[in-house]
Amino acid sequence: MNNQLTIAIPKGRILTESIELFAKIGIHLESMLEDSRKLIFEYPEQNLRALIVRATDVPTYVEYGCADLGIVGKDTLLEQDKDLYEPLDLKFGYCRMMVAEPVNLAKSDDPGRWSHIRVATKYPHVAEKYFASKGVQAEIIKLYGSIELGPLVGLSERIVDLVSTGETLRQNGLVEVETIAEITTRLVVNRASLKTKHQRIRGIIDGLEKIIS
Ligand SMILES: Nc1ncnc2c1ncn2[C@@H]1O[C@H](COP(=O)(O)OP(=O)(O)OP(=O)(O)O)[C@@H](O)[C@H]1O
Ligand SMILES: O=P(O)(O)OC[C@H]1O[C@H](OP(=O)(O)OP(=O)(O)O)[C@H](O)[C@@H]1O
Repeated sequence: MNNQLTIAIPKGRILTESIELFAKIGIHLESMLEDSRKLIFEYPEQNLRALIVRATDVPTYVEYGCADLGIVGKDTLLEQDKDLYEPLDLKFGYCRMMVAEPVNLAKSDDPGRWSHIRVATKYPHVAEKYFASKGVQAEIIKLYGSIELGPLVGLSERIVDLVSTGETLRQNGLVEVETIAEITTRLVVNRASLKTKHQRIRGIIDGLEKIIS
């Protein structure tokens, strides 16, 4: 039984695709999609269990070894910079991390001339690093959601946020001005588990790699 695997799966928008992907390599976690308040799903016949966690908490469970494997967005990995093995780009959950600002400001704005700016974001570390690399002094204001509201109420001139369809920006009179990173979902692995459960984890990585390539 000590070869049992624990997988951390994020609730939210990448839940269903994660479960569909695992099903393709014979790991069946479909009962996680049933309406339930359960947080641990046991699959003794598959010698594994799955935890349902907040997307932003996946790296923590994997880093501490509470989960051997996790599924998580690259945005979260960039922000948290945890010591995890990241063997695979799962090629779904595609979006972009962008700097955006109001249409009117963009008309006369030149990102090459930014010196002191104020930015609202859910990704303060990524934003800080990005602006520092451009030599721009940025005051970063951390928000937890509805980031697009920031410039509309004068909290900040600009935001750093994820853009997928662009609909949220459009409906709020904002436009993209710079791309920070292309984002997809990743498989992450606890470094100790990679050694102690090597064969099983390698089998999963290889299986997933074949499916997505
Ligand atoms: N349009 C999008 N907006 C946000 N995330 C997206 C989008 N498209 C794909 N993603 C990916 O989905 C992941 C999970 O997003 P989701 O909205 O479910 O959780 P979250 O609200 O960011 O996390 P938490 O609830 O832990 O704060 C993101 O980290 C990102 O990698
Ligand atoms: O380009 P779009 O397809 O419109 O998607 C982008 C929006 O989706 C995310 O927000 P989410 O729905 O996760 O809500 P949040 O504001 O609570 O983060 C993201 O933060 C943007 O606001």
